[in-house]
Amino acid sequence: MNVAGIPYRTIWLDQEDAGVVKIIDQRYLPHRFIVESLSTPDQMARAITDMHVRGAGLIGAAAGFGMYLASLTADRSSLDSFMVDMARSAEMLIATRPTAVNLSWAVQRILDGISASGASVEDKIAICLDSAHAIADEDADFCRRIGRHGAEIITGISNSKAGATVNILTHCNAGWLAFVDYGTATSPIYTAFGQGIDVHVWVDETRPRNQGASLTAWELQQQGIPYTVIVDNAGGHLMQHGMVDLVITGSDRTTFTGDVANKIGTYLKALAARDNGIPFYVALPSSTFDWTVRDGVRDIPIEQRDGEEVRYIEGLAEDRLTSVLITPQNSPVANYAFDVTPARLVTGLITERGICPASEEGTLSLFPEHRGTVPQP
Ligand SMILES: CSC[C@@H](O)[C@@H](O)C(=O)COP(=O)(O)O
Repeated sequence: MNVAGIPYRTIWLDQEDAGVVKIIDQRYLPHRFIVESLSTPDQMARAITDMHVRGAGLIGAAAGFGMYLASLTADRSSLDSFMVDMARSAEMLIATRPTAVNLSWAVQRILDGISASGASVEDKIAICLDSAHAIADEDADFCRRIGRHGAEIITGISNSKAGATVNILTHCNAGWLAFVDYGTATSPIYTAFGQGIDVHVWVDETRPRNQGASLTAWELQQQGIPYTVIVDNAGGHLMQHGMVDLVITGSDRTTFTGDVANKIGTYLKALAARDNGIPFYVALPSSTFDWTVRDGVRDIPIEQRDGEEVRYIEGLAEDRLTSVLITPQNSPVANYAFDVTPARLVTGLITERGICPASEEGTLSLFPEHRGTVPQP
């Protein structure tokens, strides 16, 4: 997407130095636009853990490039020692964040690639780079397709309102900053807006890290899309008063049965949407499906992050990025980063292949290659 008229992806290989991966350091947005250079797998792991890069699709792509950086620094004395180092880096990268399945999916894809082929260390390094690029390109392409499919839902609502503004509520940031390009929840909005549909977005601020207030709001502002930031608890009130036509969120892991893990608070929005008869869609690329988990509430691991994210709130004060304590000193806090919305509350899943019901039959009808391998009840 464009930033001040210049096209950017969220991650890319430095054109002058093939040993350097560039990222937009999202900790500084919306106040500063800072590009960071990474040249080791440890730096990439730190960038994922500390959320310089975040969002399910982007941390998958980042893990892919992290594996490429690992291949450059791995022991080259023999194929065996190279693979031992690669397995160690894979483990380190996968451990950075547990809920988004895209991360382990990307790492495993690269490990499988270099296990299956590459006669020399140089061949295997080339496979790592090609795979990292393929994961990133595929992510951007799938998000673009999600936009096309999801825009049909927005167009349908616009038609039913005789062209009046379609009000869409979203939670956290499932925009292009959470992916390589376009995003998932925002991609249909970008497409519909580009087609001339009158849209307005309610942006949940999304405590504790406020990815809605800082990142989604910034993205929408850059693209000129009308939006309003709301506190996390406002959505139910807006829904009761007919001010929300549609909810679209992203996902960090979706079971093949349609349960959706996403940023903490998503479940409450889905409950409010159901109570008010408002469609609740989840947009995700196929890399976000977990084809091994049947019961998301029981079996999806939920990341718990540092309590300082709850105790403090970050922002700009007198042109300086500042962190402010909002609880009593050392207050006990809990920081669950994600929750799971059961399939029964999800109207549909918007994927790169189209829209399906959030159910085992729905996902398997769009992705029939997984029939026969998913666990039985
Ligand atoms: C990538 S879209 C789905 C999610 O990743 C997004 O909504 C979200 O929860 C991001 O979480 P984050 O903790 O910022 O990585």
